[in-house]
Amino acid sequence: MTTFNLINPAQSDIPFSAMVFPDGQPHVKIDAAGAAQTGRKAPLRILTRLNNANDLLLALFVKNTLDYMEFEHIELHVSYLMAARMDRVMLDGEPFSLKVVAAILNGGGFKKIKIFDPHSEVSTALIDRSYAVTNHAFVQDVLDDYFSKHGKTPFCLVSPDAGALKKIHKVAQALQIENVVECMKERDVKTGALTSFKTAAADLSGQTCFIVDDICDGGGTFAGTAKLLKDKGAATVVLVVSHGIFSKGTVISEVDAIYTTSSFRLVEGIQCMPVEQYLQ
Ligand SMILES: O=P(O)(O)OC[C@H]1O[C@H](OP(=O)(O)OP(=O)(O)O)[C@H](O)[C@@H]1O
Repeated sequence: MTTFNLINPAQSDIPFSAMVFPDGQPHVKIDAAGAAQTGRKAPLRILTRLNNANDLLLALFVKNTLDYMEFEHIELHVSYLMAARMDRVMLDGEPFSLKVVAAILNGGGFKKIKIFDPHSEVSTALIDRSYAVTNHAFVQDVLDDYFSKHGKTPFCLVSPDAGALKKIHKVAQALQIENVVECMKERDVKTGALTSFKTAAADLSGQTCFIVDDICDGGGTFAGTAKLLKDKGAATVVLVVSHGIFSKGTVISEVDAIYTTSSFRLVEGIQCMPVEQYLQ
């Protein structure tokens, strides 16, 4: 499939330049001669991060330009979806942000929208013709990489909270892993404070625990979960998150190693897999 690559413009099959006007408006210029090499009926995908409002607008401006050029089958492949966590009204006086973003994307008229490991099923419920791309291949790559470097040890997959619980058994089944540990946490949506870390797991002595979740922001979820696992005897805790924001850095208490992808940004100092390989 032809890729219009907004994540890595140098690797784009159709050359373009993107810029921001002095008033803050994003803009794109597609190389017409380069675009002429691509058949108008062949499927084409716009590959992008949607980290903020300008990313969203730029993707829609590219779609509009390609519509004028009469490309017929245009998909949107999203490595990171802004507002995916705001999948409900958390508190009176706050927006249902994901619903707004979904309405904007629905106006784009894409043939299909693929989203890499969205926070919840609300994303694909609200966005027309959208599909979630699972984290299964990413988690498999992490396990392969970790065990090739450290040797095979007894291990388990860990879900840190209710949101992750829905996905952990699917990835375990897909990768034929039997050992799954379920943990819980509570977040006060008024303050963001995290409390009540708990698990029913009894003894994790000697285990390498892979905490699998969609996103790491401040890291509090994972520091709390890692402490719980270590208190139960875990030998090593590895964090595996599809989307690495790391707003408080990549040093997380009691977490021994971190894997992520470049879905939100390239993260230095930890294992950061190129997201393109998971969004084909
Ligand atoms: O790195 P942190 O700052 O701790 O944030 C990361 C956590 O936040 C999200 O869940 P959230 O707490 O929003 O809960 P939810 O699954 O109930 O939406 C996400 O799925 C992680 O579990």
